[in-house]
Amino acid sequence: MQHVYSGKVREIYADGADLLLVASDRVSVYDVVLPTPIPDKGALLTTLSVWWFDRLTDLVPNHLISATDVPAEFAGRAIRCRRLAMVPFECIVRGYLAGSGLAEYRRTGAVSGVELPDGLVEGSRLPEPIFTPTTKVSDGGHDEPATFTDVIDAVGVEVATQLRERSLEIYGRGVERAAAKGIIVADTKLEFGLTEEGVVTLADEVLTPDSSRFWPAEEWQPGRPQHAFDKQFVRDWAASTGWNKQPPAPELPDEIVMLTRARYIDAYEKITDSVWRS
Ligand SMILES: N#Cc1c(N)ncnc1-c1cnn(CCN2CCOCC2)c1
Repeated sequence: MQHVYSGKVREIYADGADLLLVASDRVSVYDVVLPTPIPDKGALLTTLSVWWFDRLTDLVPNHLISATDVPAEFAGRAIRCRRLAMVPFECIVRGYLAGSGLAEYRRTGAVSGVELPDGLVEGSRLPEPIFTPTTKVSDGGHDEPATFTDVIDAVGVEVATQLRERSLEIYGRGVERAAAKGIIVADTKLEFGLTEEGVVTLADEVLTPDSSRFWPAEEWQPGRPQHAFDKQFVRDWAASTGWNKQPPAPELPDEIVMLTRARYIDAYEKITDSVWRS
């Protein structure tokens, strides 16, 4: 098994012809990984992602091979997946204005080349969901907005069109399911790859609180930063300590850890209509 990729909260290993996507119990806020793990977070988000993969196959094939055929040390929080030729864009769909999309809108009145109406504020719901891809710049650090034309130039119009259409459809499924449970999916980040046969295939993770902004619907109030369904306890506690949002982050008290774990379980149980195995 060879280590291939490290993210803030996930690792990718090569295992023969396959890959292993391993989710940790780490949590990050303001792009800083906290020193205190959230027990079961990796397993909860992996299980939620697999739940979505299984329910999106009518829209798009995916890279999942197995959620059980993984090394014992990663049991429950890893998937074995098919190695793809990854599309060099993060396929982001936004239904609401937040984060980098809000910043870009304030600068330009558009997001990834998609013009938006005047007068939108933080947390505004958009007239309709928009496809706003980003690309990792060479320094591997931050993401740059990419227009649909940039995607066409990179992968051709047929694949670019499929990326946009599948991304919008997948986001729509997530929005519909979550709304019935009182959760707003404000945006989501999807990744796709191509098989040797050139088939556009859903990769990475899908519609998790790490790849998406989950907001409690009853607390939605445009004009201010929205409460995160999963990380708000961490954010509020961190703010109460006077932490400057720069590394190293402070250790979390047990109470905040357990409240946050309960939020991940709540999101999982609401979306999947099931009870989390403890
Ligand atoms: N999934 C998957 C996958 C696959 N099925 N086949 C080949 N490679 C990958 C792969 C390699 N790295 N990543 C994560 C890269 N992303 C970069 C942007 O940030 C988030 C992570 C995915």
